[in-house]
Amino acid sequence: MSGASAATGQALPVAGSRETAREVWRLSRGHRLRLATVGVLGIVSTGVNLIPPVIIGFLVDRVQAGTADLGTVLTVTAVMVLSAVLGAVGTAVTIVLATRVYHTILAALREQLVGRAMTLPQHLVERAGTGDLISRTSDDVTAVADAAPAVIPALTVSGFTIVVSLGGLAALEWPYAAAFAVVLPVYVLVMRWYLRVGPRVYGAERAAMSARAQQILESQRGYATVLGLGLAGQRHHTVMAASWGVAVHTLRARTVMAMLSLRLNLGECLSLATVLVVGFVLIDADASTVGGATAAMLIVLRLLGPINELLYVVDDLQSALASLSRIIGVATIPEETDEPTATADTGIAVRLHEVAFGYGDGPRVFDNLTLDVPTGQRIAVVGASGAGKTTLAAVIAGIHLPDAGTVAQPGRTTLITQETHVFAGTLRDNLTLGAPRATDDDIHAALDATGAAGLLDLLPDGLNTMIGTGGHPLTDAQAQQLALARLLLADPELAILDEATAEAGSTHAGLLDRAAEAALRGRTGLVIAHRLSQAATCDRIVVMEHGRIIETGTHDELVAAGGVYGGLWSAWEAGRGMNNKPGRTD
Ligand SMILES: Nc1ncnc2c1ncn2[C@@H]1O[C@H](COP(=O)(O)OP(=O)(O)OP(=O)(O)O)[C@@H](O)[C@H]1O
Repeated sequence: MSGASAATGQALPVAGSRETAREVWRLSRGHRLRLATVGVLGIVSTGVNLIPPVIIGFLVDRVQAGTADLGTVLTVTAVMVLSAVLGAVGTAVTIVLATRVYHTILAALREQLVGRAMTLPQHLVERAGTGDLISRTSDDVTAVADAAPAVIPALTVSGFTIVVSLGGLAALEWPYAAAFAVVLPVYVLVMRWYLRVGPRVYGAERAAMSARAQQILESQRGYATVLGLGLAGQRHHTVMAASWGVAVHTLRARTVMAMLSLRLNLGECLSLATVLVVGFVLIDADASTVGGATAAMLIVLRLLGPINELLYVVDDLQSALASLSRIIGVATIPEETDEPTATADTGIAVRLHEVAFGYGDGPRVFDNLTLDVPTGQRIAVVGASGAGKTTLAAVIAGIHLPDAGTVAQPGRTTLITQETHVFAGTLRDNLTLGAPRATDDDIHAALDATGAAGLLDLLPDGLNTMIGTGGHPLTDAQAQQLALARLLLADPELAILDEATAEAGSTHAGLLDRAAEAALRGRTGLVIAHRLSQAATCDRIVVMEHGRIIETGTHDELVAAGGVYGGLWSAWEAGRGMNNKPGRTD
């Protein structure tokens, strides 16, 4: 059994930078040799790219000394061409290898995210809003994937170019490296400013996107209600406000980008001016040659591009990192333990103790609710619309966490509501969702038990027929039968049916009642009963009114007591012209 206690935070978690780095490092296992190759190749190819500036410096000195001839020029040209070709090939291979590792790790992360998203405790998703989860599995994954073309060359080629060029410059013409080092703090300041401002701006942009996704989703889901209540204008306004929020935050992000560009131009200007002045002083003092100054200037010029590129992609990098930490935040949510909190030896399967629950900041649906469901018993919950029956079912199923009190229920619990989702896939896939090891014999037995075996004759490919979106259409009653057969295969300890057979219409009511009966047999059951005939077959009936349990007992006891249930039953019998209590079939 799993326990649930009072709710705490709201949004789905976001991983911190350490946790993100740790997870990426863990996922890189198996690719580390490739990563090492990327490192070695990157250093070698950027090292080769240092040859042209150095050899041009050499040529300048030879020309100035009057010792350059055609052979010198041809040799210099040949070396330049060769180094350019080698550098280009090395760079290309580095980028390809790094891209492959990047996408392989991202694919593993995406798989982990989707796997975790499918098994997240529902109360977490409900509290954060489905839009947040959808935005992470779509927008954020796309943002990390889309960053690859900019981030990979910057992190590999530009990063290596900066390190190798600065090292080369220090080794060949150290005074110029020292002069350039004087300007480096400007770049460090720019980077620090950007790292301080960037994550905040990009994080806000992503959060605004999540909020917009949530609003759009809610408008789509509640389409019928929106139309029915004439709320189209209001929903339009809400979605527009959320979209405007995205526009404002995107504009802020782009403004920060423009400010970055301005600061980088300033850094570039300072670098070139400093090296030029130092070159002039050194040559004037015979401490350097014109060739040396030329080589140094060319190396510094080659450095500026990668430095700018790296700082420019700090933008993409920040954005990708913001998304990555949101993905890892969900992918690494620890599994909840299914530790029993109401022990089997007490004979109690479900125990609610002084439970209080209200939606958001709204009024409490119930307060101080206490209920025990003995193991193996079938309890019906009845009451007027709005009494709190569905909310009670959701709290017991763990979809909503109580605001106060404790809920204990078996870890293996299945809730079936009127809204049955048929997944796009084969009939077999749909049936074995909760029981992946079920054999075809098990499936046939479950279909037989729920009276759905005839469905196989109607489907062109039997269990292999594609159903769900784009597949063979199913009626509501058939979808409900499948849900009950799925429950039977999953074989949970506790089955909660929330008016699971209510929508079928009178022609299918009996059929679905029998299917529900089969699905509940041999396990603890909680039935939110729409038809009193279904409640009457249960071991005990709980009558709810305004979030309180006002009566509880067997059907006969409650009818004999002549209370609320007795009145409801008389009205039901009169309406149906029935005089016999329906019997259980087990
Ligand atoms: N998602 C929600 N957000 C806010 N309030 C809600 C939500 N769902 C239900 N409520 C409110 O909680 C109270 C109990 O509703 P609930 O659906 O649990 O009652 P019910 O007995 O199952 O009613 P019905 O038989 O009509 O389904 C009602 O006042 C309802 O308006």
